[in-house]
Amino acid sequence: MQFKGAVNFRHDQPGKIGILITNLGTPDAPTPSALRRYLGEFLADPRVVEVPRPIWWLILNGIILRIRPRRSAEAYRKVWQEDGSPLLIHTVNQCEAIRKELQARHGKDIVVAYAMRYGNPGIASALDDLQKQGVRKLLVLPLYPQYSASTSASTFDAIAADFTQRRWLPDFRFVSHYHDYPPYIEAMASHIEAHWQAHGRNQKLVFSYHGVPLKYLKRGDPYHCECHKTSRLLAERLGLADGAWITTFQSRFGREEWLQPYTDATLKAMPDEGVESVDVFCPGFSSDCLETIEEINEENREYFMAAGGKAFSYITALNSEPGHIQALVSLVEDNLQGWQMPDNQPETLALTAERARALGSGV
Ligand SMILES: C=CC1=C(C)c2cc3[nH]c(cc4nc(cc5[nH]c(cc1n2)c(C)c5CCC(=O)O)C(CCC(=O)O)=C4C)c(C)c3C=C
Ligand SMILES: [Fe+2]
Ligand SMILES: [Fe+2]
Repeated sequence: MQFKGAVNFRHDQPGKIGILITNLGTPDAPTPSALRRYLGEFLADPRVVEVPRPIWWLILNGIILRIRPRRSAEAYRKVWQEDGSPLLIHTVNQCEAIRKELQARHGKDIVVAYAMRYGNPGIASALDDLQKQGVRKLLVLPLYPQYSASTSASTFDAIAADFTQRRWLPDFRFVSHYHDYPPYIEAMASHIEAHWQAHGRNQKLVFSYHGVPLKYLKRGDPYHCECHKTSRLLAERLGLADGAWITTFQSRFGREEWLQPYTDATLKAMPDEGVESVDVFCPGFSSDCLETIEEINEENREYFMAAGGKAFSYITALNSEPGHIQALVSLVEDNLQGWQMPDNQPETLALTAERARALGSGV
């Protein structure tokens, strides 16, 4: 076994700090074949679907990958932009804005890159690139505010799997969640208030989060609790009365029970219960993507209006807005505590001559 290594590394260069921002990933194109590749990788992850492997392999390859890619490609076509998938575009923009701010504060030797857990650009190629740039201290920030084994732990697995192939591991830190981080709560609250200023305010505010199977909560996943805590902190910060807001879960997949209440069923029932106008915000999505643009702002809007609703206002994700970027930069800085910034680092020992001697050659 040959481990991956930087063969011609230099001992006398101070290591850089690398920040790797990750998100879920998205297909390369809104086509059935690209969806088959993307869903094939995503849904084969045992962190995402906790069904015994041989049974799941048969269901995934025999049924799901024959039907779902075509249906999902249609949905992706509705949200696809000239430069590609919204999730990827927002992640690139967030990465650039975070890099700009961090380099302005700490100098050019802080390296910021992005990667997707599934699809492209992948985690292995981003880590190769960071290693080539001399990163010796690595902070990974998955853009999942609430921890779930299906997202945060899956990202950790991918990093750890890559590390098993590498010779020289960096110092390593991992942000597993930030669901109650005050600057993140503040950024969302200010964003919602700005939306109300511009578009007016409706009767009820729905906080809709991506769901997970109920059995994950029963097996000890803290995701459900973290979503509720984010909502409570937001409601407190916004001064909302009980009954003026609700937490719901969207994006159900398959037949088993997922976290309740479901966003679609809740919105369908609201007009009969006297709620005729809603604002909907998705605090778990750091970027707008298929699940917010198509599922919430199109599909669920239609359900609500068809059930007798009079007004449905979707509040966009934080995307690259300055308050979000400032919150993420603070989160990164808090997690870098104790690591010397590259511009403050003493030179490492100049071992070049000794290394040359050990190799039995000139420098
Ligand atoms: C099969 C089970 C799924 C689990 C569990 C799950 C958890 C989960 N997902 C997100 C965030 C996103 N999911 C997105 C798309 C998406 N999710 C699933 C399935 C599960 N997700 C599927 C099959 C898909 C693909 C679309 C489809 O075919 O319906 C996205 C959007 C990606 C994009 O390209 O825009 C995001 C983001 C979280 C946060 C989460 C658990 C907490
Ligand atoms: Fe999902
Ligand atoms: Fe969906």
